[in-house]
Amino acid sequence: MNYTYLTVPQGEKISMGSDGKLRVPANPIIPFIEGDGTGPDIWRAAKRVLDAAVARAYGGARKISWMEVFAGEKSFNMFRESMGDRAWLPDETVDAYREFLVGIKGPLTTPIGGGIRSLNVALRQLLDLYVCLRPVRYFQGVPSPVKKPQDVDMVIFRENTEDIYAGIEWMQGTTECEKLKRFLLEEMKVTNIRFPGSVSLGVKPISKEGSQRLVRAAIDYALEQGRRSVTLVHKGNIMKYTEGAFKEWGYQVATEQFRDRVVTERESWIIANQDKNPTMAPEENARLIEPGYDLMTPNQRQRIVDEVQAALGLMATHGNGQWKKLLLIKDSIADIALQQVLTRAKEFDVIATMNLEGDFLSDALAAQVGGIGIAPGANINYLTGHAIFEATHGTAPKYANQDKVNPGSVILSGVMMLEYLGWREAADLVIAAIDRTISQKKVTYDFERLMEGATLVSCSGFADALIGNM
Ligand SMILES: NC(=O)C1=CN([C@@H]2O[C@H](COP(=O)(O)OP(=O)(O)OC[C@H]3O[C@@H](n4cnc5c(N)ncnc54)[C@H](OP(=O)(O)O)[C@@H]3O)[C@@H](O)[C@H]2O)C=CC1
Ligand SMILES: O=C(O)CCC(=O)C(=O)O
Ligand SMILES: [Mg+2]
Repeated sequence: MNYTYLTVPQGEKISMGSDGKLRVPANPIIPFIEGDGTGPDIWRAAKRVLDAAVARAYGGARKISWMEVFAGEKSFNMFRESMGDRAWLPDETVDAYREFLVGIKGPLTTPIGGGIRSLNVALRQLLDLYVCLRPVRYFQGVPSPVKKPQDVDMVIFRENTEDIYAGIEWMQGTTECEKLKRFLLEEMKVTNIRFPGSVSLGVKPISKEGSQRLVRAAIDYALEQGRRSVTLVHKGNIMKYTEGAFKEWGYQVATEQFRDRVVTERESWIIANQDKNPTMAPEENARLIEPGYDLMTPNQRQRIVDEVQAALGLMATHGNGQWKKLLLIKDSIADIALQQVLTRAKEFDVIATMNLEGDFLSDALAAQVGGIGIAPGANINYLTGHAIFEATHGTAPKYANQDKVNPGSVILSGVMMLEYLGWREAADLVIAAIDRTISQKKVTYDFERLMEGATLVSCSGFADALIGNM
């Protein structure tokens, strides 16, 4: 592809093989966006660390060819005259991520209320990067507000293209909002819009395809990585046909596509009861798994008995304790999940959830292991191979250009990228250097303010320390 505004460096393209595996040359071209606010500081630091790790690991036999692409404030300032509002996210930037398959980015500002819609979300949607993958693990020595941060070892699979996060909404008083409101009130006979005279409206799209490809990716990952469980987090008691459907569709994927390798939590109870007492009648088993069983109508009771009988059909493959070795699929309502990831961290492993809840969970869980300064992430389409790696946090604008903030999140996002490329040796070097540097208590302001006897280093100073420790 010919670019007008971008310069393609020497190097080769990463591609997707017909076997569904990435083909990674020794000098891949990797597009990057510097980012707004603190983006330039953390990106500069991260690039140095990643380059040093690759050089150290492969002695020059492999090298990343970085290609700068533009979005956000820098891009708008550079291209507004020729592109107008398109300068916020030029087409060529999206084209480059599409062509070169794997990229990385710094954070981009999204104004609140009016103004442009999120460029971060736009990139995910335009490239259909349907998984937002955010692993949350503890590094020994990092200050944390909880007693046992080492119990947190979770991986969030957040649906990345749907939900109210997609931004389908209309401002109160606009023609569009009035039109939708009239449709809801007059044609759909909606009666529970509390203040129809002054309401703004938004739409929450949650589809079967979107939910199932996300849950499938989470289960694939959990099986590959030998994880113990996948928890579907939802608010399906209240939003029955969106979040409730997400849960149902998730269980459907698990039980229809991974039958021999998974057990649902309720199946595990039924099978464990039967393992304990092989002559137990289905009604008795139903009574044990459903506390309100005796108060139910006959039809409701029959449904539970049917569920028990279906699970008993798995005894040959799952009975006799075999289920304990399988991947456990369970679900949790979002409000209690937010409490229990804190109070019972060990019970959570892989988490699959929708866009908004995944957003909230990512920042909350990051806090448990020391904060947003070391919270990495990736946006991935596992089918096409397209991926853009980025930190969980935003632009932290009050610290812009102070060489101050923790570059850990974008460095660890880079580590995820190296792992995605199969450059494990370089990834491991960075992780080992982070472990060593934190154990030496050389840390940026966010950790230093909570640590006894720490040495405060700048953003670039932390990168120097990591490189020195490789
Ligand atoms: N993917 C993306 O590009 C994202 C973009 N954003 C956008 O970023 C902008 C700012 O968002 P905001 O809500 O303030 O959230 P931010 O994540 O940018 O910052 C909130 C606070 O988190 C801490 N923090 C953030 N980054 C770091 C870091 N690298 N090292 C140490 N501490 C850090 C700081 O805490 P303290 O004050 O305690 O030092 C900071 O004030 C918004 O426009 C938002 O839309 C937000 C999230 C993701
Ligand atoms: O796009 C934004 O500005 C915010 C995105 C965000 O918070 C996230 O994806 O975690
Ligand atoms: Mg967020």
